[in-house]
Amino acid sequence: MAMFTHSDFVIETHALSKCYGRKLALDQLDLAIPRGRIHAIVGANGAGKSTLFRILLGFMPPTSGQSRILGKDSQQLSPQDRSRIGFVNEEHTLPNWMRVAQVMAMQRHQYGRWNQQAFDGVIGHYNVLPEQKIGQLSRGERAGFNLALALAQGPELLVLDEPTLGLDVVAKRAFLESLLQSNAADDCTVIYCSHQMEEIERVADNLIILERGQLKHMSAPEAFTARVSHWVADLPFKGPDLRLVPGLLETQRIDGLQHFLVLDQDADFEHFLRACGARNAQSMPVSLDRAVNAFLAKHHAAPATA
Ligand SMILES: Nc1ncnc2c1ncn2[C@@H]1O[C@H](COP(=O)(O)OP(=O)(O)OP(=O)(O)O)[C@@H](O)[C@H]1O
Repeated sequence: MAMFTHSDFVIETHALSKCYGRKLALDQLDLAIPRGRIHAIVGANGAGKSTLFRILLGFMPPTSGQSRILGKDSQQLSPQDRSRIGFVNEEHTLPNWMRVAQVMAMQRHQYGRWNQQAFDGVIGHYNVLPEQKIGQLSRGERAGFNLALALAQGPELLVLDEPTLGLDVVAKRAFLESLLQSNAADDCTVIYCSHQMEEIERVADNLIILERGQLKHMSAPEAFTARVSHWVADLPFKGPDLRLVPGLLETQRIDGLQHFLVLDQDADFEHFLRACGARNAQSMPVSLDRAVNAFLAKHHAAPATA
């Protein structure tokens, strides 16, 4: 992997906006994703993830702002630039009437860096026969076939739009395993969007949170989890006015104890709870799933400002 004189960022956007009529899907987005490793993009439904991918890959122009992928303007990608990028989306769009062997032969012919071993390694996890038509494959088999094609391309960058949607547990595991192997072996940067936090926890090195077309957070997943803490308090009385609870994401009363999920609070939060009348208070770790979902839900519920 020498020879690269271009930017160390595989993705760069500057003030990138996209409006669909009155709908603002990307809002002045500034995002820079460094080369290497596995990056997960998360966000509520409609946060702009697929829109971002469509613009990055040059399928659609932005309303304003710029986006670059592998150092090239997204709107001016040459066939050679495209051959350096693998893309797998949930729609798994391939011609239904073609046979597996025919699609594979076509791709092998098209990509100079075709890696048959990578293809065989992934497709071996699925019960796909060369003579089967694409239209006959199950959803999971199609996802596996698409990933096999994308990895065999030997891409520098692999972009995955919810690729494991609808896969069974075994197929999902096989899919993630293939991803990890290719990322480790070929130094391929992977950008992955998903709603499945347990997957992200397993494979992602970097967590990117999008909300209403804006970047809200980017760090290692553990660093995000560390921003959220779960406090349990024994509050015999009514407890604090919720509007006054610092960093509140979520609260619940369970079995007479009040639970708080809070953002960016340190040990002073215990003092706050005690000042509110808590007899006992204890903080506990949270999972990534819990932390991200509470963060997204909090803002999800907020009324739209646009
Ligand atoms: N072709 C379109 N025409 C009009 N509005 C659109 C179009 N495509 C997307 N949108 C709107 O733009 C916003 C962003 O959509 P996008 O598909 O990028 O979100 P997403 O983060 O991928 O969501 P999900 O997690 O549900 O797949 C949504 O509010 C959606 O309704």
